[in-house]
Order: sequence, then C-alpha cells, then structure tokens
Amino acid sequence: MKLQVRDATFAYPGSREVFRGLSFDMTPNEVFCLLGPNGTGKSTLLQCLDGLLPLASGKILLDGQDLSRWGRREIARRVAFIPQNHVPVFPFTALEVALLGRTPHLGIFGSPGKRDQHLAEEALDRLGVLPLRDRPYTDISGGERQLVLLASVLAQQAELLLLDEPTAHLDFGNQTRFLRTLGTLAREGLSVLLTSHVPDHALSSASTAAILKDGRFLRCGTPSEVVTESLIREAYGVAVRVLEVPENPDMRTCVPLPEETLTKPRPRH
Ligand SMILES: Nc1ncnc2c1ncn2[C@@H]1O[C@H](COP(=O)(O)OP(=O)(O)OP(=O)(O)O)[C@@H](O)[C@H]1O
Repeated sequence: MKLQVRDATFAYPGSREVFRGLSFDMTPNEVFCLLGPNGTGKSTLLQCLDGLLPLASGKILLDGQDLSRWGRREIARRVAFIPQNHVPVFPFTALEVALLGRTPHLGIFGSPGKRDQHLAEEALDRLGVLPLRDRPYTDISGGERQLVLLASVLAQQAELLLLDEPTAHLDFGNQTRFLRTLGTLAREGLSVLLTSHVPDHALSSASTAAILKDGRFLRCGTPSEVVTESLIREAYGVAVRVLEVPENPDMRTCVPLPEETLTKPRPRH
C-alpha cells in the first residue's frame, strides 16, 4: 500500500502541537523505522496513521485516498496496528487472538469459518507459536504475546503494518528473528512502519528511517543517512560511534561512548 503523509499536524485537545508539518511517503516492500526520544510523538503519529486520532491539519493518503474519509471497517481490513504494551482484557487463547485478525473480514454477525481458522493457524505456525494455540494469551510471556499479535496481523492480511515498539519485550534472538520476519513480509509486498528505541534496528532492518524530535523530523532518509553520530547525539544527547561491521561493509552498528566524550572534542585519526 502506498502511504503519503502531507504537512501533518496534530495536537491533543488543550495541548500544544505534538508534531507539525510532517511529510513522508511509504511504498510497498518498505520497512520504515521511526526513532525519537520518549514522549516525542511516535505513538501519536501511529494512531493518526490508523485513523484513531484526527489530524489538526494536513492529509494522510492511502493509495491516493484521504484516510479521513475511510470507515473504521475499511481501515481495519487494510491497516493493522499493534499498540505498545497490548494486554487483552479477556483470557483469549493464542488461537482466538490470531482469529481476531479475521474480524474485519467477517460479516456483521459472522463467525470465523474454516478458511479463517486455517489462516490463523498458518500465521501462528509461521511465527513458531502454533504450540501455544490453546494457551490463554494472558498466561504467556511478553515476547510470545508479541509473536501471537503479529500472527493476528498476518491473518488479517492487511497491507500496511503499524507496530509500536514491537521488539520491546523480545529477547535478543527473538528481536533479530522478529525484525527479519518484518523484512520478509515487506519483500512479500507489505508496507511496515515500526517505532524503536534502538538505532541498530533501523540500521539492520529498515529501508527508511526517521528521527522525530520536537515535533519535526530531524532527518528522514536511508538508515545510514539518519543514524549518524551527530544526529543521534542531537536526538538523544549521548555520544556514539557508528561502526562498520567487518563481515559486511553495508552493515553498521551504533555504539554509545562514555559520557565525558560529549564534552571532549572528537579525536582525529
Ligand atoms: N491522550 C493524551 N492526551 C494528552 N496528551 C497526550 C496523550 N497521549 C500522549 N500525550 C502526550 O503527547 C506527547 C507524545 O506522546 P507519545 O506517546 O506519542 O510519544 P512517544 O514518542 O510514543 O513516547 P515513548 O517513546 O515514550 O513511547 C507526550 O508529550 C505525551 O505526554
């Protein structure tokens, strides 16, 4: 799905603007990693992109059509949103959570049929969590929940995935596998937008990155244009080195430096 954001400005009622004049595009096959300090508006932007919060001004276009004119059901069929720290109220089983992804495709009084069941099981299997199918979602680990939620999104067959800090509860191995799965989904045609607090996630897994700070993008571009020593220092107030990985000159990693480095001039090589 093609996403176009044009001059987007948003403010919560009675508060100052969270962001203003944001513009960017996303195309199918793209993984867009949104970075930025706490409280800078990443979750708010994702909620605007899912049509949950209305922009104060500007436009969000999905395949050229203005999102503000879309009904909730149409958005739910085509856009999937996994919010931060999602905890369901009811002890649904993992399979039932995956089946929830099929809801926008059912009739008003419809219940899931064989095909829905098949898609939900296939999605759980693809993410390695089919053995959890009958376990209550409330009794599995945070990382397993995240995988079950992604299965629900796969079963939904949405075209745009919005994921708010999806790796927050995953161990190192599962973070790596989860990000690789997002890359595979993008190659299969989805557009994926995730937020993260780890610049390396942008470097390792995204085709586009942006840093949101003080209501605007410090930079939006390729991950190596965005995750630079000066922009990371400007965004987070920490000194870092961005190092090449010897095994692959295209790969880079972002390493924090000791605090006093912020005040010392950078040594010459
Ligand atoms: N419902 C709300 N009403 C009023 N202000 C809100 C509301 N939700 C968030 N805010 C404020 O909007 C700003 C952006 O919050 P948001 O949650 O979008 O940031 P974030 O970048 O996702 O943060 P984090 O990285 O900590 O998750 C913050 O100042 C926050 O306090």
